[in-house]
Amino acid sequence: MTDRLVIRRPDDWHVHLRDGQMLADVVNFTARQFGRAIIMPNLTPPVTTVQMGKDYRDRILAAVDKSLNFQPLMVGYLTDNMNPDIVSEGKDQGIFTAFKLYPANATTNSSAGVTDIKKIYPVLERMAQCQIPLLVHGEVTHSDVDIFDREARFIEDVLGKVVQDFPNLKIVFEHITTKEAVEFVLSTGSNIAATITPHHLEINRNAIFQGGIRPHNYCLPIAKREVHRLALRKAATSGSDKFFLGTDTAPHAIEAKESACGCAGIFNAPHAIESYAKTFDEENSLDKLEGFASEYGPRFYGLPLNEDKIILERKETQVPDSLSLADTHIIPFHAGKTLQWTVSNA
Ligand SMILES: NC(=O)N[C@@H](CC(=O)O)C(=O)O
Ligand SMILES: [Zn+2]
Ligand SMILES: [Zn+2]
Repeated sequence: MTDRLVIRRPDDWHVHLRDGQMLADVVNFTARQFGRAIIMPNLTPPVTTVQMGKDYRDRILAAVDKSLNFQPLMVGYLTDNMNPDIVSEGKDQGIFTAFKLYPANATTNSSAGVTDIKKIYPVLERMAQCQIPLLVHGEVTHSDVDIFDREARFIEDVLGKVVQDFPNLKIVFEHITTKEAVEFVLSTGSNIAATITPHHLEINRNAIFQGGIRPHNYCLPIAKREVHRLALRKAATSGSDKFFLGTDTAPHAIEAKESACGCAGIFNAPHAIESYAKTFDEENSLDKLEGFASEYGPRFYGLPLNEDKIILERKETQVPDSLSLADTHIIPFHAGKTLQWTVSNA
């Protein structure tokens, strides 16, 4: 049995840091564990210009604990009428690492998102030329499509076509939740990859309704049936470089979650690595954790691997029931539970 693991410092390829006080409250949970993170642009207003990306990066860096060496990688938010020049400028100025497709109204702060994929074809063309990745929240939004089918339908209706029409475009299918998504990613070329969250590896849809409604297990894409969770676990721990770490840590204040219309999002940043270690341990695949957490992501993005290391030990970590922030509380993933792994710096 492995009780101690030293791995390259991981990166988080899907993070919501928010802004203002919330940013200051949450950023160091991510910066403490990860070397770099892909910063999602779904602020109000969204990050749609190079200047906004630069300013947001400055605000993040100002909020990071000075003892930490953390690099935020910025993402532009695609809208129906975005000028393709923003792609080239954002890349040339070293501001944007990727651009994000939110289908309009698919998730938190996506109302300014894309209403029809054809509207951004000129932008996708430019992205393919510039070799800058497209990150995708992959769900259709029509009210006649069941919420549990929205990811699979997105592959059929949108993503399959985009992959065909832009064969050289790098695409990350974010936070995948279905066996259909796993199969799709495996069936495509090396320019298509996916991120997998710790929570989708751990919960199925029962967790949202266990003995009553559980708003802290509600996120988008919504957790699916057990068969899908098992497919995700197999993909993540398989050693395939098409699947890598992206927590989708998505903090919302407790009052925004415990509400008549509660927000989607799970705050998993405080113990993200310990959470992934739990899954890889249960799947007898701890030897595959470093590839998933620290190697496949940077290779896909064409970035160097981190040089420094972290240590994971089989030692209990107590997750608090709730975290006090400046103005509110937040309930973390695994609240009140004990995890069997503890992370520290090498
Ligand atoms: N995952 C979520 O449930 N919520 C995210 C948005 C997203 O990643 O879709 C958020 O910004 O709160
Ligand atoms: Zn999303
Ligand atoms: Zn997200």
